[in-house]
Amino acid sequence: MFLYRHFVPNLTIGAPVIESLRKHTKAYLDCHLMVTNPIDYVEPLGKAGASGFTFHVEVSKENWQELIQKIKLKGMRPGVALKPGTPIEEVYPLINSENPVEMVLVMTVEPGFGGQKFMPEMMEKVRMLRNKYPSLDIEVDGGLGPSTIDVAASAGANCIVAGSSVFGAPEPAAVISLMRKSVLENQEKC
Ligand SMILES: O=C(CO)[C@@H](O)[C@H](O)COP(=O)(O)O
Repeated sequence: MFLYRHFVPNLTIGAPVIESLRKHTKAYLDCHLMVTNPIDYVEPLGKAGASGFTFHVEVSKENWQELIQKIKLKGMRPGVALKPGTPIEEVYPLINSENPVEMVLVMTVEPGFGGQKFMPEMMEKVRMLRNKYPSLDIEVDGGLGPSTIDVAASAGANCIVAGSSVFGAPEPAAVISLMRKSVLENQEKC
């Protein structure tokens, strides 16, 4: 997870942290850039060893084709995120493109802070995406945990970002297992 302060008021993880993590893990490092100038971060994050690079559709209306191309050239998987107020139709051109994004992140809270309440009304966006693109990776972020995972997974989400519910749990691994099980069970039903 990678946040910056151009789009939201806080600053957390940057390329040096990704570089340090990469020395210790082969795990998928999924970077969500809440920034107004994502293109400036493609080079440093690619070099640092990021796996996924997700930018916001709201700030990339003009240069998304160039951005996707650069992300792929640096060996990362491109993804696009959208805020709760942004219509799902805005990401369709980026999926239908000859050089498409490989993941869509539907924000289920206003971006910026952990610990917010899950917005179930965002599931309509997830359902619309899943119906239109059966094999697309669809990520959800915000308020995900044992009480909301089934709603998200049954709508079609298969990549789950969870902060408070995992880090605040007495047994984080059990919460991760429960959420993974829900995603897998719902995928089997499709
Ligand atoms: O940072 C954000 C939103 O920008 C959070 O949504 C976290 O990415 C997840 O935190 P929880 O909602 O799971 O506490």
